[in-house]
Amino acid sequence: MQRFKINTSLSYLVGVSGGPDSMFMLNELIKMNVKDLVVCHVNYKFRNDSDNDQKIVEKFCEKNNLKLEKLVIEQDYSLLKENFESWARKIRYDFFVEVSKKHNIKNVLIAHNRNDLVETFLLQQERKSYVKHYGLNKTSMYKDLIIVRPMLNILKSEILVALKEEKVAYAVDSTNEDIKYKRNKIRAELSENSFNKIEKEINLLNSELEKISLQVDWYVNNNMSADELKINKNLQEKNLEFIQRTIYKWLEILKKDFIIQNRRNKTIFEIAKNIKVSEKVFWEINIGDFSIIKDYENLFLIKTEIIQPKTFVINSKQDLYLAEEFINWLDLVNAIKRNKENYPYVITNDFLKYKIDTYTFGKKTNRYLIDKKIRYKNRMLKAVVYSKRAMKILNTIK
Ligand SMILES: Nc1ncnc2c1ncn2[C@@H]1O[C@H](COP(=O)(O)OP(=O)(O)OP(=O)(O)O)[C@@H](O)[C@H]1O
Repeated sequence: MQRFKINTSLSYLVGVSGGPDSMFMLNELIKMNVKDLVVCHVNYKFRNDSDNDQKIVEKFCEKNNLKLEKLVIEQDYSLLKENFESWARKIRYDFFVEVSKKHNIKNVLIAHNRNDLVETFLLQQERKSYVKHYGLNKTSMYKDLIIVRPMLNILKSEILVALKEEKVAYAVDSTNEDIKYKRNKIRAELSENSFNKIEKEINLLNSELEKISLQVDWYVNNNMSADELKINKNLQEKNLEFIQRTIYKWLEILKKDFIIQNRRNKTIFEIAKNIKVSEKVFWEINIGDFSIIKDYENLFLIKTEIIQPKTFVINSKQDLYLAEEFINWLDLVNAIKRNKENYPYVITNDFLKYKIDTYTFGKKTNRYLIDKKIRYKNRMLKAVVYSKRAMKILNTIK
């Protein structure tokens, strides 16, 4: 009896921890005569009994003449700053990527089962986390790797029965019993009898999500130019959930979604709320090394260090090189020449300060910037030059 479906003529990496799910999967794959399998095992040495898990996998592979790739981690876990599970996942998937390159195999099989799917959904509900898909996806990508979960229709109870019947050895994860982990608490309180009902709810939510995603894609595709996202009334009238998804999609296209992935939802919520309610033409939210900036009707993303305010006092020609980093440096030098080189001058992009201190075409610079609707991106990336005595800006700010 074939318990799950896969294309048996393809080659696969198989993630095998030695636990019941992955040992069951491996055993089934052998019965199905899959063309080419490379077993991948990571020994985290996190638990005292982890060498035992490795031995179970080694033994099985030896007996069935399977290729095995192992990664043994030597790490002082007391120094680990992140949550172990998400750290371990990254190590594991990066290892799969490495093995995938070595063997030229694109697909990796992961042994998540039906219970995992339901539990994941309940966890998502509890954490109110931002999700792209409720429950678990049959396939997803990690870098260039295709992650396949062929066992999402199989109950844990079926797996345990089959392992016993077929006398397959597996490791028991001691931390699974520990209800201080949220997932284990959910697991302990969950009955497989409720799965049908929960799965109906998951399907309903996923189909709603698909509709929203289509609208979000449409919005982003039609309102993005040169890496910037236009914010229009249409978007501001949507609910916060829609706006958050729009930001996420935009960052995903820029390949910068990692900046919010490991953050609390607070950041993306704050951005969405600003978009919806703030009437300011300019605001800035810092996330790690980046800043998201609202600039009139546009949002742009930039490395914070690039827009740091910088001010140079230029006492003589020799000091001009100091300001070379500004993209309008030549303009600045020409403006000084036109002014007959009456040093000292100030070159700065610190617009919050110079707009108050200086004059442009006889107006307070602040007035000029507002009247001409000078973009904040230009204020931050380009500099102005003014004579220290006259406090008049000499170049044209565009
Ligand atoms: N140490 C390991 N070595 C190899 N594969 C593993 C290892 N741990 C887990 N896997 C693979 O990942 C599957 C899911 O494992 P588990 O439920 O522990 O991880 P998760 O963190 O919930 O899932 P995911 O890795 O998808 O985020 C396992 O069934 C197995 O296929």
